[in-house]
Amino acid sequence: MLRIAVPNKGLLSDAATQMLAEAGYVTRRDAKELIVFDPANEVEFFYLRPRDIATYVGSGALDVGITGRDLLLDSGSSAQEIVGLDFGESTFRFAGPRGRFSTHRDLEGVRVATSYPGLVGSFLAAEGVKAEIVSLDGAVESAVRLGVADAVADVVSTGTTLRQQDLEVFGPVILESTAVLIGSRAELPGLSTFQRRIQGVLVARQYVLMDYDLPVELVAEASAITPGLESPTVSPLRDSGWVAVRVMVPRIGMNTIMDRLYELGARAILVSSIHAARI
Ligand SMILES: Nc1ncnc2c1ncn2[C@@H]1O[C@H](COP(=O)(O)OP(=O)(O)OP(=O)(O)O)[C@@H](O)[C@H]1O
Ligand SMILES: O=P(O)(O)OC[C@H]1O[C@H](OP(=O)(O)OP(=O)(O)O)[C@H](O)[C@@H]1O
Ligand SMILES: [Mg+2]
Repeated sequence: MLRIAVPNKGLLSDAATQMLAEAGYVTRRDAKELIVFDPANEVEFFYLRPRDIATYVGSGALDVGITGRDLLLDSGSSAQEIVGLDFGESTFRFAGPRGRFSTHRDLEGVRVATSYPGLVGSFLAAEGVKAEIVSLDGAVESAVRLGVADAVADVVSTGTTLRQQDLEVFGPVILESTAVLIGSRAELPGLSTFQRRIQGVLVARQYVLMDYDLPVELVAEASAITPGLESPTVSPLRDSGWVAVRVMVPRIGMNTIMDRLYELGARAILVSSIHAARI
């Protein structure tokens, strides 16, 4: 029985639950449910705070989990990233009053507020910058105005929160984060099936199925435009001068691919969504 940690609240929670549902697993019926048993798939889901998930997985109490890369690194847990999940993207940055700081080296000797003290501490240590870290639970952007810190280090998404507090980012990007699947031990019963299912959801979201008809002499040129994952399926049509091609293409850029195929001579170019996949 694979034991899986899932965010119970916050930004990653809905997207993680949605991904599990698309992978064919039982998900919780209401937000108060903390443990969900899925006997048919031989997995058990533990809905936990995203910040705690790396700790549970790193300690071996749970086998795998979904959390943010920033939360994993901040925790100092020994859990390892298995695969990025394409949601919960954010950037982790330093910010301070306009014009006050230009590089992270200017943080020497000043107070930096953050709710990610592990992540910020190891970044500054690696850079040889000695700053005082002020550890807060959230809303860290207010720390400068309220005088408990000179700068902040926090998740930046749209930048609205920083602008509202008259703060600007400075210094290097500390981390590009995304939701990740994490694990501790390499070989576990059921882990490869779970990973394949998650991978299947990612593929179904990232790729579409493209069908088109093509004069037979253009197959090589069209295959260069749509090489597919292994190789395109090319089937004969009743008119022997034409073939039908079926191939997976990345969802992003599919319209450019359709334009190029049409210009090459392909016709009846159709795109369909993939509902599920095992690659
Ligand atoms: N706009 C955003 N604000 C905060 N976190 C974000 C944002 N976009 C993506 N994330 C990611 O979501 C994760 C944080 O989720 P979490 O639920 O802990 O945050 P939260 O909503 O701030 O929760 P809380 O404030 O209750 O601690 C991190 O991995 C973070 O990178
Ligand atoms: O760049 P933005 O789009 O403005 O988003 C970033 C802000 O959103 C998050 O705060 P959240 O709402 O999670 O509150 P918190 O600070 O209490 O965690 C994050 O901690 C930043 O404060
Ligand atoms: Mg937050």
